[in-house]
Parts: sequence; structure tokens; C-alpha cells
Amino acid sequence: MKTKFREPKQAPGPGQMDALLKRCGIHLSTRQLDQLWAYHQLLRQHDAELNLTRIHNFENMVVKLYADSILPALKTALPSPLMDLGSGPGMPGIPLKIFRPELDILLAESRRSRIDFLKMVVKELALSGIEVTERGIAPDFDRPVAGVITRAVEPIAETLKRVAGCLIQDGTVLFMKGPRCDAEMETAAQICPDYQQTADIPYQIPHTPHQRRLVCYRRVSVAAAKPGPSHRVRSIESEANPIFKDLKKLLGGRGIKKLGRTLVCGSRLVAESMARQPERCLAWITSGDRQPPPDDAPRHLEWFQLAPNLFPVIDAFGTRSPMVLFDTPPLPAWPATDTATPGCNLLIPFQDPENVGAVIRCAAAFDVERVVLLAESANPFHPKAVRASAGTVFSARLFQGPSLAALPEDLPVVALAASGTPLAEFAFPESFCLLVGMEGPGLPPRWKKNSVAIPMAAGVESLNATVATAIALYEWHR
Ligand SMILES: C[S@@+](CC[C@H](N)C(=O)[O-])C[C@H]1O[C@@H](n2cnc3c(N)ncnc32)[C@H](O)[C@@H]1O
Repeated sequence: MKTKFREPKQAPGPGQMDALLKRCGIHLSTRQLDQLWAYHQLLRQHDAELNLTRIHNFENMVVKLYADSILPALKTALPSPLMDLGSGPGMPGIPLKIFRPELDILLAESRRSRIDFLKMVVKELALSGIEVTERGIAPDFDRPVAGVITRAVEPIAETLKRVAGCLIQDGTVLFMKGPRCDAEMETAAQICPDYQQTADIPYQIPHTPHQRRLVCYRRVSVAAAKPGPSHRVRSIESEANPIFKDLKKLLGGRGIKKLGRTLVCGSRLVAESMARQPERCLAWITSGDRQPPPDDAPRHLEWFQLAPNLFPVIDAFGTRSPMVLFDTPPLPAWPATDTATPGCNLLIPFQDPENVGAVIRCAAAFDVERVVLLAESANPFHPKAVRASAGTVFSARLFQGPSLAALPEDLPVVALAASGTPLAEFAFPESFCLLVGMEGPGLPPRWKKNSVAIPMAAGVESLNATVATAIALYEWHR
């Protein structure tokens, strides 16, 4: 009898994953797809040992785990920093981070084996701007977050109570639910007066029968959860005080990079940083004990009261007004290969922090898609950069890029050089990277071939780098 020969079934690859995601309306760049594929491999490799998921069929994993995790990003705005509460093997936090790399994500998980798995995923995928908690979340967890997202963990009211110590005023909680969650919502409405339901978005995973609901709440009051006054006060009298020593280090770019913090100076910028990123404001710094933090300051803010002879040492601009110690966000890596997104990627190589701040301000004024700090650039959170940016550094879409020498050859760069096509005759492509030479050495020769020029009067050699950037961005935006 003849045995029937069967073709071995081909193992699915990233191409099939991409096609399934596209069917759900999710379009990933090559880099994102590679990352998601790497995550899929890790999940499969460690599932048997760690019992990470009950879904094992390839198509179901892509649709019911990864697409399901990403879809909320297409349905509503996601706050940052965003905590994924009860992340388990990383759902929705890991696929969301891959899809929206600019989000700061905190993966919260209580089981040790899963915490270790999540940390390995973050490392192996070289993800930045994402952390894993070392403990489960309870109301005493007080690291501030602007939003919480959670999938398949517990009833709505339990989570709302659980995040009382960490969710900031006006923060959002997003529940990824199935269609039958009305009873949970009713309970939450009765027993969680600090929250207001703001949205209830029903949807279906495209081309499947699976129904979902994204139920959103806003925290309207923090008073009931955290009674009492108070900012913890630290009185700093001596130059040898370790807090003071660290504050002094923040007067230079190296200290800012090492400590991941900066000093925000000047009353307007201080107010702006507290309004825009309260969760990142760590301490209120004053000379003596007058000028306390404002009434609406975030409660986690500490109050550093410096002796009158110490305050001027760190008051670099001589403002004499309270300063804020600000936790600088880690910059997500710039996906250099993903330049298909329409708009301008502004590449910044400037070494003078004032120039960096000034061009970030221009980028905000002319709606630049991404601001990319090249390795040569000064720290965008240097007090001088923050000041020159007029606070726009707190809202700009900042990314960490490579060095000038490591920029890919095939990047669609539009460079500014005196030898280029006159700016007024130049048609900007839909998607491009704007590059202005560093102060001093100017533009590396390899980028001069596709350059545009700002015509100038005879005898003038060059414009200041920030002025040239502003003119080019104005012309593009126009
Ligand atoms: C059913 S799993 C869901 C995992 C993931 N969100 C998903 O959709 O696949 C619930 C997870 O929440 C975690 N968990 C439960 N209570 C928690 C808490 N208080 N803080 C952090 N994680 C918690 C559990 O360890 C578990 O991994």
C-alpha cells in the first residue's frame, strides 16, 4: 500500500503576523514587527515553564493577544506614564510599547516568575522608557502615573481603589473588558466617588466575532484617598549634605545625564512643569521655609528647604524664586528606519544647550513630527536648554538618535548648506529629516549633496544654527 506523502506544514513567520495585524487595522514598521516577532518567540519559548498564556494557536496569539493589546491605542488617547496593572506576560503593555514607543510604560505584576520574564523581554527587545515593578500594586504604591490600563485582572471598583496612591488627579484608568461588564460599572459608580466614567467604547476585533469594551474613568478627586497635608520637608543646612551635592551636580550636562534629573528654574517654567508633568516633579526647592509649594502641587512632591547661603549656589540664573527638581524622562530610541511617517524629523547635533532649547521651541512652533537628539547634542533637559525652550521641552516629541556618523546612508535627509538649492525653489518631500550642521564644524560632507541653502548677502559666511533651522522650518511649514 502506498503511503500518502504530506508536505510538512510551514511554520508561520513575521509575514503572516504582519498580514493578521493589518487585517485588524494595525500597521507596524519593520522594526516594530521585528520586536513583536521577538516577543512572540520569547513567549513561546518560556510558556511551558512559566505558564504564561492559555492561548497557543499562532493566529489566536496574534489576534487575541497582540492585536487585542494594541487596539485601545487606535480607540482613544493613551496617557503617559501609563501603568499596565496586572501585566502577566506583558499584555497589553509590551505590544503597546512596541506600537507607541514614545509612551512611558510601567509594567506592574505581582508574581516573581512573571516579573523576571517581563524584565527579560524588556532587555532582549532593547526597549527603553519601560520599567517593571518589583511588587504588586496596592493603595500604598505611590509612584505617580498619569494613566492605568488593565486587562483581565479584577472588577473595576477593585482596581480604582488599588491605584489610589499612584494615579494623579485627572489621571485616567482604561479597562479592557468584554461586552458584559455593566454590573461592575454600576458597583464602581456606587462605591468609587473619586472617579467619573468618561467613555464606554464598544468595538470588535476586526474580522472576528470577539466583542470588546474599553471603559474609561477619570480621577476627579484625590482628597478621599490621601487625607492630610503635606509635603515631606527636608532641611538642608550644609554643603556636605548628599542631597545638596546631587543638586550641584545638576548644574552640568553630565550630572543631569547620570542622575536623570534636572533643575527647573524661573516661576513660569516651574508652573509649566508642574502643570504639564506633575508626576515628574520630585521636589520643591526654596531658600528657607518661606514660599511653600502651591496648594495644588502634587502630594508626592518633597520640599527641600535650603539654607540661605546654599540656595544661590544652585540658582544658576539668579531668579531667587523656587525651583523644581524634575525627573527627566528616558528618551525613546528614534526608529531611524521608520521615516515613512509623513512630516519632519528634526535632527539635532548642537552642543550648546541654549541652541538645543531654542530649536526645540521652533520645532513646537512649526509642528515638527519628531525631535531627534543626536549623540553629539547637549542634554535637552539642561537648565539652559529648558529655559531657551520656553518650556516646550516638556511637551516635545523627543527621541534619542545615533551619532552623526552613524546615521543610515539612505536616510531622506534635507541638509542646510550654503552650496545647496535655494530654499524658495525647493519642494520638501512628504517625509524627511532636517539636518543643520553642528556649531563650528558644520555639516559632514556626505550630507552636502542633497542640501538646501538660505540665500544671504555677499560676504556673510553663515547664519547661527538655530536661526537657520527656524527659517527652514518656517518655509517648510508655510
Ligand atoms: C489573568 S492575568 C492577566 C494578565 C494580562 N493582563 C493579560 O491580559 O494577559 C492577571 C495578572 O495580574 C497579576 N496581578 C494580580 N493582582 C495584582 C496586583 N495587585 N498587582 C500587580 N499584578 C497583579 C497576576 O499575577 C496575573 O499575572
